[in-house]
Amino acid sequence: MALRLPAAIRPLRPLTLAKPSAQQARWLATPVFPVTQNAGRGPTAMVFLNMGGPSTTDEVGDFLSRLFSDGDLIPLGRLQGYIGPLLSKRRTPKIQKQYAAIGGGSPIRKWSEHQCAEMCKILDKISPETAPHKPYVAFRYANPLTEDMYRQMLADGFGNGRGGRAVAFTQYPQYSCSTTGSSLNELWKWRQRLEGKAGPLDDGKGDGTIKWSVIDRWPAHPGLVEAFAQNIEAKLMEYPEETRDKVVLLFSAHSLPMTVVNRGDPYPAEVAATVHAVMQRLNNVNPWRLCWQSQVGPQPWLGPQTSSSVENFIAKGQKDLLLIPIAFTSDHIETLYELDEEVIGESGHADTVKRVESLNGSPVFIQALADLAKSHLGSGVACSTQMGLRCPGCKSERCAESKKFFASQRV
Ligand SMILES: C=CC1=C(C)c2cc3[nH]c(cc4nc(cc5[nH]c(cc1n2)c(C)c5CCC(=O)O)C(CCC(=O)O)=C4C)c(C)c3C=C
Ligand code: FES
Ligand SMILES: [Fe+2]
Repeated sequence: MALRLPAAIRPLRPLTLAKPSAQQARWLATPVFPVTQNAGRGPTAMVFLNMGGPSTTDEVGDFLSRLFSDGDLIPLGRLQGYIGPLLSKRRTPKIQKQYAAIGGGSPIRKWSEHQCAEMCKILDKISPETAPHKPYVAFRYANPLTEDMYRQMLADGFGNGRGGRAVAFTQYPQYSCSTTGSSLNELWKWRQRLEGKAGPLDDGKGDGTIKWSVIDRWPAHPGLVEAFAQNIEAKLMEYPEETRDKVVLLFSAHSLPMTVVNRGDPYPAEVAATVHAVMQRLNNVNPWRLCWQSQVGPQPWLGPQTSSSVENFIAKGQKDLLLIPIAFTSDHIETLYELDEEVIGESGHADTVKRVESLNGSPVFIQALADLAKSHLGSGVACSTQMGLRCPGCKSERCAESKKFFASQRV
């Protein structure tokens, strides 16, 4: 006797699909949204972190006011709210003149948006399993601010119980608690406010649903080193062949107050790591020194200063000097004004003291960003081991909490 199965578990007749019409076939062949195309783990938000800069001279006041209010950069304790605005107000006219002299504003927004968008296009090809990659820029002191970026991500469908993966990708190759550390503390703050248990967008299901991971430092990444080396080689070609190998390479990085260095900040060692890797790639042909620029205020800063190093070398008879900005990936007042206008302009030897181009739109650099991001996305790692360790002299609760959060993410 044939066994009669209940309707619910009776095997279904195999489905035979009708052949699609020509119009349906065209529609099926058209990529709608890459998420459905590759059935991978995307979309992935790629968030570039940086300090930002004022796009116009009118934005300088707000930029400096946010910068001087940042206790991770300029710790003024309980007086931060009073002294910060006073210092920024006093400094605004001077800095406005500098931005006016470099074309009326900082090019950092233009470069960051370009670099991030181009990197995402490459990532869609080389990392289809995490595609589509959506570019975001989050600045610490200028538009687009971290808060605006986070709200945009939520509006775009990340979080709000829907999850999604986001990578915070610092655009400072070398880690300092005053730069990348500050940006991560800010990101963590807005994550708590917007997505955390008490946040207005909390869905009651848990403590935020976006999975964050961090590319927190990349001082000796081969692609970064290659991009720097190619720009240096291009500039060296402008010197006559007989003197080219004797040009002194002066790597220049933004300085740090000695209080920050002595707290145990990783930045000086990481800048040195970049310089060594670049010199190795250049076969150590030219003599070189690392010096530090852009000191602000009366307290002691890490030296030697870039400007006095140039003066002293010239006084010793060394005129062929090549300045290499090594701790920032696009142009800013420190390159366009301080180095070009002040250091080189006032050296009296603008014909032989030159500056290497910033990385800006370098395709080698953008490819390096994509390679770095691809390795990170496939690594299953939330952040570097170094990120979990606080500076020996750190007393900041913000650092403790934000590091704990990022290091505990499971991706
Ligand atoms: C790797 C880069 C930078 C480090 C490290 C850094 C540390 C640091 N900076 C200040 C104070 C100021 N920095 C200012 C501007 C500024 N800083 C950097 C980079 C680093 N800073 C850049 C690229 C810029 C210019 C931005 C642009 O042009 O787009 C300013 C404002 C300008 C001024 O008033 O001179 C201040 C102030 C401290 C105290 C610090 C370490 C603790
Ligand atoms: S200051 Fe470096 S970890 Fe807090
Ligand atoms: Fe600075």
